[in-house]
Amino acid sequence: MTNTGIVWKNDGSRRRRLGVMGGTFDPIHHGHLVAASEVGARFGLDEVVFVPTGHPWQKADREVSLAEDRYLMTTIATASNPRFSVSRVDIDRPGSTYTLDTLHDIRAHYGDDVDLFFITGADALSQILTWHGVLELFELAHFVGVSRPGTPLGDHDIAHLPADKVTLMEVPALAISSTDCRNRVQERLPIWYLVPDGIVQYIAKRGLYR
Ligand SMILES: Nc1ncnc2c1ncn2[C@@H]1O[C@H](COP(=O)(O)OP(=O)(O)OP(=O)(O)O)[C@@H](O)[C@H]1O
Ligand SMILES: O=C(O)c1ccc[n+]([C@@H]2O[C@H](COP(=O)([O-])O)[C@@H](O)[C@H]2O)c1
Repeated sequence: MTNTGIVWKNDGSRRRRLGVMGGTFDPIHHGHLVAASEVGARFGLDEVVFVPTGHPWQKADREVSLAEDRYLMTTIATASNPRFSVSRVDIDRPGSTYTLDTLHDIRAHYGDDVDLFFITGADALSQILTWHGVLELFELAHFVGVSRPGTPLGDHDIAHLPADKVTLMEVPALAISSTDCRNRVQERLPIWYLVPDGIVQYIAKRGLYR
């Protein structure tokens, strides 16, 4: 498989291409959705599966909303896109969430007949060497690091990663973070248009981030 190349099967059909967008999604915002959409278009992905984390061990020092709330928000935000879906693999697996397990579980669910593309922001990609079982990760998926305002990412930043397993991609810059959305709710500031409308309403209904 080349970076973006289509892989053809012996019967003339092409292998399915599946994006995997992992995140804490507390809450999901338009930065996540644009990243998934852009990578989907560039790599010709058949589907992007959003995978909310169960227990994000690198965020253990902060309070994270209930997994069911984050799962439901992710479902609401992605519902209108026929190529987006949501997986419970990370929230249903006990213990710390490792992408190694995510990719094994997704592979087990979708079968060997798909190529996996793990989508991450520049900030997350720059930390990937600290991830559990990082060397095996590159055998399981191609990693696509999207640009993110505030975290410049260039070729020299990924020089230590296997070149044929990582692609950097510029996406329209949306200076939105979940942290900022939570802070805005806390301060009674609007989050309209930073997150999908249904997420504004879900946060209000459940009284999140107050
Ligand atoms: N505005 C954005 N543009 C591009 N990528 C993003 C953006 N926001 C988040 N991402 C990427 O989406 C993935 C999931 O992000 P996550 O759920 O941690 O959101 P976050 O906004 O970074 O959250 P927090 O502010 O709580 O740390 C990560 O790989 C992250 O880098
Ligand atoms: O596998 C790991 O050790 C690991 C460490 C940190 C983050 N990740 C994954 O990176 C994705 C984005 O994480 P986060 O914490 O920025 O929401 C999410 O799918 C996490 O499970 C994975």
